Amino acid sequence: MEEMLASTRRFHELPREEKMAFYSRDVTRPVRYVSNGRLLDRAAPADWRDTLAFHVPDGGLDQQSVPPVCREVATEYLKQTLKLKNKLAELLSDAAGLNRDHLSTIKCMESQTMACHYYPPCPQPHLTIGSSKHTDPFCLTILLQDHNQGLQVRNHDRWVDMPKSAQGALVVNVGDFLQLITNDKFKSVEHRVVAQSSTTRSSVACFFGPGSENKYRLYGPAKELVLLGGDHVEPVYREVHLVEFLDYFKSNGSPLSHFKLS
Ligand SMILES: O=C(O)CCC(=O)C(=O)O
Ligand SMILES: [Fe+2]
Repeated sequence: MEEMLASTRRFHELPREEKMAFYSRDVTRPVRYVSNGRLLDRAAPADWRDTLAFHVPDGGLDQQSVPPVCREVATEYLKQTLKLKNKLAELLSDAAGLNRDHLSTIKCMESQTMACHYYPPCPQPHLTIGSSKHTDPFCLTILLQDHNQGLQVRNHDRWVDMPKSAQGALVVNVGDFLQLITNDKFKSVEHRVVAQSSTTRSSVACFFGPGSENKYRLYGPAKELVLLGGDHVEPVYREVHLVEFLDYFKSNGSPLSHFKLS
């Protein structure tokens, strides 16, 4: 984990020309470097951060497309987080009152995207934000942070600082799509990263959602949760596929209220 953070830093601290070989705003590219990635998506403040993003295709990443400074570590880290995700899928299925294999059977966490973020010191942190407020749209996020603070979560109408991560600790976030599948049993949480004047912060977020072969598959609240034991619980959301869900997210932020059944 320390090595993953160190190689994230190593990439972002390369000379500009070397990083620019990976620069692209084309979200279909498996490996791309971008500055202020959400700038064109919606009317939000510019994010004071750079990101190296990996979208692992079905057949796995082509090693040659990964920057040499982080090739070995990133490949291993992707493998380990995939294993952890499989374990978490079992635990979360169980905790939601579903069969242990439910979330893996419905294939809602098969795709893996990794964002290696770098937040440089900001001369006027009160005028901007490291990462603007959002909920993660997929099912699950596994987040690794260095020892610099900045991440905040929304608790009612207050922003609360996440305590510094203990060494070796990961933060696991429920995303909007999992909230929909669990019919609000699990809640996605709004979060943001504040800009800092003197520290450089690195973090690595791995996101899991339905894979490309299931991007048009309809997902809705798990039937087992809305008809549990004969006690009828109303489904909160209508069925939706990932493409429609993400389209809404890109222009408007969290899609949950939009897909609510009235
Ligand atoms: O940098 C962080 O700690 C959070 C990043 C984040 O929220 C995201 O990539 O969705
Ligand atoms: Fe996030």
